[in-house]
Amino acid sequence: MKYSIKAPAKINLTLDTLKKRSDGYHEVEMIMTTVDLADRLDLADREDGKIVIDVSEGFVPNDHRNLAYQAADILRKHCNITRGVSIYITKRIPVSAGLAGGSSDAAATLKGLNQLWSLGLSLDELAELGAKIGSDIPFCIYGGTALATGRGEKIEKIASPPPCWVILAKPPIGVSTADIYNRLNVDEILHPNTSEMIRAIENQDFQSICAGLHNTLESVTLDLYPEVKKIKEQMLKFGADGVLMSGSGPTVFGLVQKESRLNRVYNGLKGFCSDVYAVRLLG
Ligand SMILES: C[C@@](CO)(OP(=O)(O)O)[C@H](O)COP(=O)(O)OP(=O)(O)OC[C@H]1O[C@@H](n2ccc(N)nc2=O)[C@H](O)[C@@H]1O
Ligand SMILES: Nc1ncnc2c1ncn2[C@@H]1O[C@H](COP(=O)(O)OP(=O)(O)O)[C@@H](O)[C@H]1O
Repeated sequence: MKYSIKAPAKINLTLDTLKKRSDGYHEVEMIMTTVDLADRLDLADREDGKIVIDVSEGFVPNDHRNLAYQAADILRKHCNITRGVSIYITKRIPVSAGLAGGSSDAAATLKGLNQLWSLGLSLDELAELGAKIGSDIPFCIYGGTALATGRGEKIEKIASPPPCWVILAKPPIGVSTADIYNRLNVDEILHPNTSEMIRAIENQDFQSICAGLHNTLESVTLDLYPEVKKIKEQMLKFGADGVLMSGSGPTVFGLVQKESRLNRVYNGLKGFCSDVYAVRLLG
């Protein structure tokens, strides 16, 4: 038996850090939404009981370090499954980019195997399992647009933003999420207004959504990597309506409402950044 499933990327419209917790994680409040840049996972049953991962990008680990492996492993243990699975991952989402590519692969593995093996688990149960592997996985289980709290694993669905284009630009550097959180001084940050952003989304008020974009990790990554700041400046110069770094970075996204402006922003960025994508919000 085989099953194929897409694993979409996310962006953070807001990312607030409230405090550092005693368990080493940070208490956060984030508004996240999915975009139509996706990896593809092809799952196939194996009789030999092994979990075998193969990835289109050779530098992504294909052993127990792969989040899709960990997802298959935890699901098998939870449901006492002895069958194995082959998982082929076609990567399209840039890696270590702040777009939750690995987390989305793990979420797609949990959802896909739930179907392939007819396990009948609810999304809430899959999200609870996913949270044991990584903070972003529960959001990736539900997709859409949501407010994420706790360390990011508590998910509350909210309205979808109005349709718009999203330009993603990633400089050729990878960022470690743990490193960026470690460098953050929580006493010195400017906070986004999360409830105002939720209101702007509910009112489908595109201008206020753009004005409210804010990420407390952005200044940390921008200080370390000035090229990220340059991409932000260029995106605004070429006419994006609102611009922000996603997650811990280094990918910068620009929201563009008018299709007529899309090409200008896309081509402008392509001039000095090789990894540029023009996608739609899925939220
Ligand atoms: C920053 C965000 C924003 O969406 O995304 P990315 O930049 O990774 O895409 C997330 O909070 C990332 O979530 P995720 O990538 O699942 O992180 P985890 O594996 O749970 O944690 C990796 C490390 O980041 C730090 N961490 C993570 C989440 C959190 N709320 N506080 C933290 O301090 C911890 O040091 C942890 O050991
Ligand atoms: N399926 C996967 N796809 C991409 N990266 C993965 C995967 N599984 C594990 N990783 C590892 O997870 C780390 C973060 O990857 P990724 O999820 O792309 O970044 P981010 O959390 O910034 O969105 C990388 O070091 C990568 O080697």
